[in-house]
Amino acid sequence: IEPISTTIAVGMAAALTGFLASYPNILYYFHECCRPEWISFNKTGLKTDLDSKLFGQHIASRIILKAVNGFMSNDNPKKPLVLSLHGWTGTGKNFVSKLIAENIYKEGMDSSFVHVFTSTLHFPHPSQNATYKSQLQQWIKGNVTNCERSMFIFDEMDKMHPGLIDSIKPYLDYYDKLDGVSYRKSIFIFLSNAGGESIIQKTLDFWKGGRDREEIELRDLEVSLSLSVFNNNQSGFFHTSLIDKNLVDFFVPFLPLEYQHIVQCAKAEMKARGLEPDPDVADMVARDVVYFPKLERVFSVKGCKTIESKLDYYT
Ligand SMILES: Nc1ncnc2c1ncn2[C@@H]1O[C@H](COP(=O)(O)OP(=O)(O)OP(=O)(O)O)[C@@H](O)[C@H]1O
Repeated sequence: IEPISTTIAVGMAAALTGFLASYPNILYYFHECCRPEWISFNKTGLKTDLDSKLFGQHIASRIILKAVNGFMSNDNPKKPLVLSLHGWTGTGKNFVSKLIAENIYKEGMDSSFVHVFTSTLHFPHPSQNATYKSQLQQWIKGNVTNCERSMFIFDEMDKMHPGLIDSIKPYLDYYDKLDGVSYRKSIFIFLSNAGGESIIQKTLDFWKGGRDREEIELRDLEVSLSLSVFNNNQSGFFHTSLIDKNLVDFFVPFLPLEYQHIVQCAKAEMKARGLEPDPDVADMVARDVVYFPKLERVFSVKGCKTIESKLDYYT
C-alpha cells in the first residue's frame, strides 16, 4: 500500500500534466520565450523615457527614436539595425541601450535575448583572437537561431580588435539568410568613446559662441566625427570595412554633459531611491564634480557616472 502522500503527489502531478496539455501556452506566461508576450516594442514608452530620463542628448534622442521606431515597425527589414553610439564617458551610451532594451523586452537588460560584450572583459588577449572569432560567430548564430529578435551590445568597440569586428560583419549585412539563419530582425549596438573629443570640441565652439547647445545638429558633428573615428588609425573602426560597406545604419553622437545635466542626474537618482529630489543636495553634488577644459570648466569629466556614489555622501 502506497503512503497517502505519494498518492496525493501522483494525483497532483497528473492534474498538472492534464492542465498543461489543455493550456500549453500557459508556460509562456511564466518563462521568457521568443514570443510577443515577452518581446514587443513600446513606441510611446521609448519616447517618454528618452524625453524624461535622458538629459542633454537632443541629437541622440531624436536619432534613436527614429531608428528604433522605423526598424521595429517594419515586419520585413532588409538587414539588422546597427547603431554606433559615440561620445565621452558617462554621457549615457549604456543608459540609452538599457532604455531601448526595456522598451522591447519585458525583462529589459535581464532578458535572455539581450547580450552584452565588453572588449576588455570578453576578448582580453589578442593572441586568442582566432578562438574569440569562432566563439563570437557561434554565439551570435546560436542566439539568433534561438530568437531572431535578439539584441547584441558591444561595449568598448574602439578597443576591439579589427579582425574581431570583421568577423561579425556578415551578420550586419543585407543577406536574406546565412547558413539558414536570418539576422535581419536583430539589433546590434556598438558603444565607443571614439570621436568623443571632436564632439566636445564642437560643443565647446557653440558654447564659446554663446549659442544654445540645442542648436547643434547632426550635420555639425558629422564631418569631425568621421575624421576622428574613421580616418584615425588608432581607432578599431579604421581598420575594418564596416564603414565603407555602409553596414552601420546610424552614427549617434553623445554630447558632453554640463552642470545643469549633473543636477538633473542627481535629482533622478534621488527619485530612483524613493526620495523627494532635493535641489540643494543636487546642487551640492553638481558643485562637487570636476569640469573641463581647465579654463572654461564647462563639461563634467566623468559625465553623470559618479553621481550615484557622490549622492551617498550627501544624503
Ligand atoms: N545623458 C544622461 N541622462 C541621464 N542619465 C545619464 C546620462 N548619462 C549618464 N547618465 C547616468 O550615468 C550612468 C552612467 O552612464 P553610462 O554608463 O550610460 O555612460 P557611458 O556613456 O556608457 O560611459 P562609458 O563610455 O564610460 O561607458 C547611467 O547609468 C545613468 O544613470
